[in-house]
Amino acid sequence: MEAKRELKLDCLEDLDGRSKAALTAKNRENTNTVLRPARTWNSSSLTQRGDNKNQAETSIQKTSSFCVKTGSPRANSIRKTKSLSAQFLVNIDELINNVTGAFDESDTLFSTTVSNEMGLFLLTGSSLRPSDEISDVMRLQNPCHEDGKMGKSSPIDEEDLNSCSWRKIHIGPTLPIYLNGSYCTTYFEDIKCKVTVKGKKHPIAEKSVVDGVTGSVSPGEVLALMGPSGGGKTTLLNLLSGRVKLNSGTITYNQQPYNKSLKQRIGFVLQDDIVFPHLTVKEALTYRPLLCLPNTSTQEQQKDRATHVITELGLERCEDTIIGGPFVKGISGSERKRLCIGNEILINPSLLFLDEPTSSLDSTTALRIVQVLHSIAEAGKTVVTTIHQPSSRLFNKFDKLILLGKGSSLYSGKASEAMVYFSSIGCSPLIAMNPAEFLIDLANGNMKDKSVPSELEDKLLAGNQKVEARDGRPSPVDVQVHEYLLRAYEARVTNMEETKKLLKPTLMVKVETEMQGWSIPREWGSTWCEQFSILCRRGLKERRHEYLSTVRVTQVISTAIIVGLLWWHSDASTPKRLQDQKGLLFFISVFWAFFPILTAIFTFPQERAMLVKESAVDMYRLSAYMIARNISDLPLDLVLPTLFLLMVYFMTGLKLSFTAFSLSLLTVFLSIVASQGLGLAIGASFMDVKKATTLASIIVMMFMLSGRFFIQNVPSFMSWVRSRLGSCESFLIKGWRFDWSGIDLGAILVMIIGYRILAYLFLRRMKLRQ
Ligand SMILES: Nc1ncnc2c1ncn2[C@@H]1O[C@H](COP(=O)(O)OP(=O)(O)OP(=O)(O)O)[C@@H](O)[C@H]1O
Repeated sequence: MEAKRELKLDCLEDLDGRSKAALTAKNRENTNTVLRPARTWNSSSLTQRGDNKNQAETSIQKTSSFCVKTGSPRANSIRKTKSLSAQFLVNIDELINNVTGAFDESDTLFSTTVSNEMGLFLLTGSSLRPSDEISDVMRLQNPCHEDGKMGKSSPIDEEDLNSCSWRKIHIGPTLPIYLNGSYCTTYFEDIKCKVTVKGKKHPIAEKSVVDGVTGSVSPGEVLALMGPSGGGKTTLLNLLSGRVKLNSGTITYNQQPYNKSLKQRIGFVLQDDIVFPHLTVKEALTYRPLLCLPNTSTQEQQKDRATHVITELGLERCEDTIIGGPFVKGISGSERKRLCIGNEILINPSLLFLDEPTSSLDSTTALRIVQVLHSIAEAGKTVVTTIHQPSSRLFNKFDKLILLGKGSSLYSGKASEAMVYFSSIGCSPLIAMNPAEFLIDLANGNMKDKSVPSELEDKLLAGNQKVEARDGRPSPVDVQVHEYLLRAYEARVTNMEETKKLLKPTLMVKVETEMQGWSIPREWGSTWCEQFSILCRRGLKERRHEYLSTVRVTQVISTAIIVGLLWWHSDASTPKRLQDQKGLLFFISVFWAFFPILTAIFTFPQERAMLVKESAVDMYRLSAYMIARNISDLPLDLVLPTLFLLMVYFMTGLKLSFTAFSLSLLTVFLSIVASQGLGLAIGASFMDVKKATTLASIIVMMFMLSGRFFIQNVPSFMSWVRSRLGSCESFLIKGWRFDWSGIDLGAILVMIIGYRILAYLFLRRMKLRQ
């Protein structure tokens, strides 16, 4: 049926030089609406002074127009001619929202091809799906691709994706989360984050890392945080995900502030994500759902889910390969990134945050990763990702964009409109350029090969400053450019009141219906016993390689051989020989005290990152982790000492009786477990390997010296320090009676449990939420 809609597009120009375009629609039913070029408007004309004399005088005529056609060609056009020096600003959001209101989305055709190279903006054809937002339809195909071609994004995208093995992600439904950022308007306050830095001149100075950022992202959307290095992307991501506390401003998730029940609905993929290097891909992906998913699903279902995600992410080929790390060769970088994303998908988060998921990947692989993110968003999740410098193909895949420069927002809105916005404030590329590169240049204050708004140019000329790129250091030009972009953005935002009014009710309606069941109290995915059992199994698998590594086994066996040979068939027949045997027993007890302390010290500092990450999403209780960590280590702790003692005991000719051997093994074993507890407590108290090692060496030395081997007559004021461990050796020597008292046993048991309780308390005190 032919359209009966009548759209009016009026252009109003106020005295500020701002234009407002208003569209009104009549007869919204059964309408075919086409927006296509009809009239020409000259938006900019400027003189560019550049180093290149051929470009010294560049006159850019930007021509853009659109008319709205409804059924029979009937259109009004927008016309705007303005010198850039007067900051021509098209309020894109207002325009789009008015258009959104005007169109019946069910059968609207909207044309959007934009050409920018010659300053020509054209809007031509792509069809609107019923559910498409007008903004999606208006997605401006990148005007200046890397290859310099104009128009719709390359079909290579599709080819690439078709050629790759993965399919669309099928993820279960979750509660949709609408994330509202804030800005200093009536709705929102500024998001601000300051850090304290120690400088030479000013001992403690405050540095603003994120300053007044606004934005919103909804389920189904992918929001990209872009900006130069140090621009504040990661900090903003951490703020949005609740991992870092705000200094001021508000962030609401479905109109509610961050709360504990949100933790389990948020997935976070770090830039260098932490994974257990000795687990295989399949093992890593199996433990996560077992720990996190609710008890309502069976273990089989959870395992199936892991298998499913492996298939979806194209990880089948490496599912039995160990992940690897700096010293262990494992899966590739891309596989690792996909594994980390899969790890988060498995718990079916409503909100997924990713810190530079495409860094150090080639453009095709990066595109695949972004396609995966799109699939996740299409499944109703909200995806927020930082991205450093995406290719133009990648850039076109994002729904929303926040461009950060020195922590401030220079653009926030639909990614497809970023180029139009910057063009509207007088900043356009003068040569074919990847839009992401262009935006990063702007955020860095680099105006080379870009048109300079006359207002900015005047300022630069007044300050006798040339527009040229500086390497790294902020120059006066960078500062001026940053200031200009900041003010232009603020001016844009203050003009967005209408847009916000349009957006707010939509969110409110959705939120009201979805919020039922939102504030469910925190629930653990699995019971304490299940957590304990899963963590035990995971710990055993992860650490068996470390405990039974060739280096360790070689170290223990060679020490045993050396000791065995030195004390070969020793006896206690004379006082001198007895002294030798005492020396042997002293060495065994010191060796098996030092060794476990020094290895246990590394445990928590090394696992801290993983512990923080997993605690941040309440994956398990700390008590379950702590007990599992100790219990799963026990069998591994027994292997090497048993081997050592078997060799040394018989080589050195100690008392040949089963009881004596068993008791000596028990003594060594208890001493190892107690020493480990001490190491764990020291490690947990400092969380710093250097400091912990220093303290450990002092404590071990104290125990060693007080062990009655080196000194028998300790001054009375130091007698408290004397360890009773030194008395434990007598049962091992032929002819000596077993003199272990209950106090000795009690003391060692107190140490075993006490040190561990201390370690647990230190861990609890540690800030697991960054
Ligand atoms: N805790 C902190 N203490 C001191 N400075 C900090 C702290 N956190 C962030 N910064 C500083 O804030 C700025 C922004 O850091 P952030 O990591 O957010 O940047 P980024 O955009 O993610 O950078 P990159 O792309 O290089 O990862 C940097 O200059 C950084 O040095």
